[in-house]
Amino acid sequence: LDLKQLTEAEAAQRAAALRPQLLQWGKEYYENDQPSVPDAEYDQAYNQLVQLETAFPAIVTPDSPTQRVGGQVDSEFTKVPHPIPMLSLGDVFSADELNEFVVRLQKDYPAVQEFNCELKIDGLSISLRYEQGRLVQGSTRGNGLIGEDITANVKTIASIPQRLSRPIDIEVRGECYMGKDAFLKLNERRELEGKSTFANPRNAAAGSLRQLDPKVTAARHLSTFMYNVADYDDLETTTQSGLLAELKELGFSVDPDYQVAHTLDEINAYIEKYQAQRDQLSYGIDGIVIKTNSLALQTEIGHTVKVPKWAIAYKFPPEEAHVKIDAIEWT
Ligand SMILES: NC(=O)c1cnc(OC2CCCC2)nc1N
Repeated sequence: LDLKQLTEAEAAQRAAALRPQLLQWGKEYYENDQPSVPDAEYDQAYNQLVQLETAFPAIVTPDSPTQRVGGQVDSEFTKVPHPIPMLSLGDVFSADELNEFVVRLQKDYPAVQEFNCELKIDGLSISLRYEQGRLVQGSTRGNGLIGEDITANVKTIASIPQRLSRPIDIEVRGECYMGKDAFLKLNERRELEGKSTFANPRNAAAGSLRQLDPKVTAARHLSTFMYNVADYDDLETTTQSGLLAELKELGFSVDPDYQVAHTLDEINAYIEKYQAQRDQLSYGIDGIVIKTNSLALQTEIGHTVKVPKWAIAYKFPPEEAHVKIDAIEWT
């Protein structure tokens, strides 16, 4: 988008075309968790609109999506602040990019010698707060700083312990997801009821979790895998792999497929193993997460506003593409 070539009238025209599109996509995403376009496409269009309105302030309209502070978040849910932000993950899409990330990290921090490899569960992030070992609050990630209160809903999820094995104060974070079977059965039922079906398990999980009626959530067979804590001081362990073992001891559902790796070869072997097993897993994964195993080093390395600098997500090619390619080969 070359702003310098545009007149104000042309900019206004482009902005006027982008706004309804973004409002429609935003509605799909925020109100019924069924975005019809990937986040990247939404973000690109949104950023284009921001650029146009920044370059030509006179074209801004009050109803423009850029004028909603903090994005259109559900009005029905109570807001929950995350004093310790819920970070997302930086992505890489090739072995070379992954190699660059690991080599760069070890160049900047030679002490990084051990990694924890985890499956990247394709669900949505939640945070669970416990006081003296009892579940007091559940919330969504939201924008990382402010989420939605879904306490009543998380209480209906079987894999989430109402009471921990130790009476501690702790805030645990992880992924809420819908298994492939539960997803297929839900869509079959919705078809029979003449309702719209969910495009994928992640949308189904998000739509089921952000229900105002907990009874609806209860009927959706949601699952969880927990993988992080807001404050490491709550635990004895000094490593990410140890953290997962401790979360399991506390009573949480933890994905057992994690593995410590010491070299890029071991990381790549883990990736190949689970890229091959992906279709056999009972839940959707969209990649692999590689983390610095030492919690002390994670703290030292730190994070940007949005993502940790001590972890990376290696993303698989989208499953749909995978299926289509097979179909083409067979036709
Ligand atoms: N989808 C996943 O399975 C997943 C997501 N996130 C993380 O780690 C967070 C913890 C701090 C920043 C990233 N781990 C995972 N396994």
